[in-house]
Amino acid sequence: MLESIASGMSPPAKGGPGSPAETTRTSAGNGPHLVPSQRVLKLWRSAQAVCFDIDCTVAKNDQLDLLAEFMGVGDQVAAITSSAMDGTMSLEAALEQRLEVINCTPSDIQAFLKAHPAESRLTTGAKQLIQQLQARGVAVYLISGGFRELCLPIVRALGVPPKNLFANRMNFQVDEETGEVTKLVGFDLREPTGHQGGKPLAIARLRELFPYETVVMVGDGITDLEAVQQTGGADMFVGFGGVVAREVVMQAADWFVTDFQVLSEALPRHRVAMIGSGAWACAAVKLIAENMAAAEAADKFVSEVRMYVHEEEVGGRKLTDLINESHVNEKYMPGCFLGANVVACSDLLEAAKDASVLVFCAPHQFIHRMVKTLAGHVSKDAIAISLTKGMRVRPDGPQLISELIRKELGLDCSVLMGANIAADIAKGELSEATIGYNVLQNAQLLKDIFERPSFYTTLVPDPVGAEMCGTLKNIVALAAGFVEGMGYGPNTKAAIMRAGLNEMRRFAKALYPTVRDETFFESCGVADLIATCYGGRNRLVAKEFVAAELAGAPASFAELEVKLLNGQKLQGVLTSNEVQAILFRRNWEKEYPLFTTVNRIVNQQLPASAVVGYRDAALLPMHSSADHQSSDDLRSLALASSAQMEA
Ligand SMILES: NC(=O)C1=CN([C@@H]2O[C@H](COP(=O)(O)OP(=O)(O)OC[C@H]3O[C@@H](n4cnc5c(N)ncnc54)[C@H](O)[C@@H]3O)[C@@H](O)[C@H]2O)C=CC1
Ligand SMILES: O=C(CO)COP(=O)(O)O
Repeated sequence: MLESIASGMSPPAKGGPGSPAETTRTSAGNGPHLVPSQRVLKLWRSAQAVCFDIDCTVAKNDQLDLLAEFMGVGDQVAAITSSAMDGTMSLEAALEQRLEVINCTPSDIQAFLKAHPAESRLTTGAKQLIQQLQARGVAVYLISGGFRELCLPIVRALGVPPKNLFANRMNFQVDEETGEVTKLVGFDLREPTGHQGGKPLAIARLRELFPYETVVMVGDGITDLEAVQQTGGADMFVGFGGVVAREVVMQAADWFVTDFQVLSEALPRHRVAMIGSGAWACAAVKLIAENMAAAEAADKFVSEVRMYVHEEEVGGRKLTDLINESHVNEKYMPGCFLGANVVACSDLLEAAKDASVLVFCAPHQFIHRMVKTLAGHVSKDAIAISLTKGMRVRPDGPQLISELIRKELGLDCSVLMGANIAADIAKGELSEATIGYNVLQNAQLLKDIFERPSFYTTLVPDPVGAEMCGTLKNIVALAAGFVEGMGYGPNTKAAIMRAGLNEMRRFAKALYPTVRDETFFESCGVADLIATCYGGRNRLVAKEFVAAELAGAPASFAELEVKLLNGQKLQGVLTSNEVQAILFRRNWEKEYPLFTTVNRIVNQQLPASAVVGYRDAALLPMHSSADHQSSDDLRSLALASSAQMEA
């Protein structure tokens, strides 16, 4: 037997959790409201649950009338139905009388269902609208004064789980001698839908189970209208007149439509903006653009993806013009087709205009200025996700980039971190990422935006842990580069990576005790550490740093970044200085010997060879000679690196 959500539940306590406002709201009146007000449109767009009537709403007939016709008693039953829908006869009485006239057996019902397949009974546009709502995470229910026996095939054809159906059940009499079902003897009065006020009661039961803030009822009849007229019911009523337009319903509905397409078109579509245009921003926008351009995304997403590009000249031309002509960013990701639907904008506000999803993917030192520019110009309903690996150090302590975005823009900000070497993703090689989220519904939307056949995403409810992994692994990548530059083999590199992972985990948990150990086993943790220590830019530049030192022509990281990376930015050196400022202030330097040693090498206080002796190197007293900075100098250096971000 199918289990209904309706079964086994008691009526909701008034004003209990999840129940709507105490006051009974009457529906709009003074209709017909063929054009929705702003309030109604907002409710429709923010609905967390939508309940549809079946007969003459998602189905183009009254199912019992159709069965009556099939049984040869159509006219008699239609007259009773009409009285019920116009409110001139009680629902219970109308149901009783109709069943009495129809007087069918289960085998008559089987024959009826065969003669009238569910698909043939659906109203045009109902299935598409329901699919659209479900794709957005809106819960869809069917609440019918009709019978499960007739409605279930319709429910299945619409793609709604049978447990989301509220409807009546027929009672059949069984011959006690033969065990045969003989005749129909009424219906199960325990179902809420068998009574006047049954629809608001069904909705109240749902609200008791799930904390829906906004519930919308869509239907053609008086019993549907009741859904907004009783305490505990729906917040809004959409009258549907595509099959039968009833005067009372038309006048009282908050919004009256005769075509489901009107409701479909009124659902907002998400617009995604990419804030950044470097190597990873290009590879990531390609993934996004492919998803946005897919035919099946059209109901939910705007195809165009605007990308903020920090303007510069390339070969005497503006980079934005070049990208908009060829859809390739030849400077930061040569040869990679971003997508015909990607539009490069040099104006940050233009790029973010009307966006409901903001993807931040710029080097971390530039994010502060970007969010300051965006503040007050993004919708409060938008959500953000950060792909940026890095952190800030404020006078009052550390601040993650996602925290910065959340604080300045007031948006929920998830993170996407993982073993994601941009150039390999641009080539379509398989890669994985972790989406660290605060709000599951937002993360599910983000998964739809990023997930591709060659790009797997996993949702993890530890955004801070994921972001700390992505940030801190860049320090370990520098150490891996030093090891490679010194000519050591895999054992040494593995030893350094293990020590690095250990310090990453301890440091992340010391700063943010909610960080989970298991996050370090996701793509954002150990996998990213491996990828970056073998194939990343931090590793590469650190290796060249050692080569220059060994060749007797030392070069700073800043010089090597310019020489080797063609405008791309390293995050590891800034991050090392930022983390060191925290270690210094908290007197933790000796507890994180690898981080501390890397920082001393980066700042040319120790030779790169010290990386393999990191346990002792971190214990060495700091010199204050011209060559080696004092602890105070080191602290100023870290703070200066943070100050760069303010510039
Ligand atoms: N490249 C990669 O493989 C990966 C990078 N990441 C992270 O993604 C973030 C962004 O990195 P990429 O996209 O690779 O960038 P990138 O390092 O390739 O490029 C630098 C970007 O910064 C822009 N830029 C330069 N000066 C600027 C300014 N004053 N204001 C604003 N933008 C400016 C440049 O136009 C360019 O778009 C970083 O935090 C990085 O750690 C994460 C995973 C992989
Ligand atoms: O984060 C990265 C891969 O996941 C890339 O690291 P690099 O910035 O060192 O190239």
